[in-house]
Amino acid sequence: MAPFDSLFDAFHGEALLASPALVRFTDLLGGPAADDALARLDRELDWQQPRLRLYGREHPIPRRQVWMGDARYRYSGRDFLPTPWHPTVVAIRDAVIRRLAEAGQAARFNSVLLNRYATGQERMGWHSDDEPELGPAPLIASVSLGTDRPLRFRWKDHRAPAFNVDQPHDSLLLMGPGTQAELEHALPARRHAGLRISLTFRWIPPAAR
Ligand SMILES: O=C(O)CCC(=O)C(=O)O
Ligand SMILES: [Fe+2]
Repeated sequence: MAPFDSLFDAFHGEALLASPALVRFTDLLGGPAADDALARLDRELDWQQPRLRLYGREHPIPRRQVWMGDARYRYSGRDFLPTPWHPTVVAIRDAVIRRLAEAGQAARFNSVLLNRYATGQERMGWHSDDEPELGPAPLIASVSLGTDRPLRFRWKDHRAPAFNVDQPHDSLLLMGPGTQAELEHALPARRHAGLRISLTFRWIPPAAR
């Protein structure tokens, strides 16, 4: 996979960070298709709320999720068996691959975590997607549908202040190689927020499965 060697221009996405590359693309699917994808995923997926162990106690995660794709996945110390690909998710995956190809970035994805936030109280805590099975410098593509909820980033070495990235309906945020090693991200609670679904596409090398 070719590394990012230059910033994208406006047509190719909006560069939020140069190194590591953090790039946002808008209008991924196009109005009605994005609205339809949100409604279908909300309705047709079997959304799960697993309990995870944190500091010795079990809590249900404060959102719902579905693991999908070809690769078994380990997350917060638990093994997840993926759900088979849903046609809407395949269409979104292929739109991501097309958009990245237009921007000069070859990418492939065999696994996706879908997150569903019903209200502003539902959220995701600070983490990096740095599980060993993702490899040393993963490229993660995150698609947002529904309410715009900012993703908050902070540098692990505190070299610069934390910052928010808006994630409008039908946008794609590309977290390039190095993002997981150098930064953490979180989806903080918001006082007022409606339904949001995100899809974070990943590649898990077959050797790790
Ligand atoms: O919902 C979001 O925007 C964040 C999702 C995320 O960080 C993840 O799936 O690892
Ligand atoms: Fe993440």
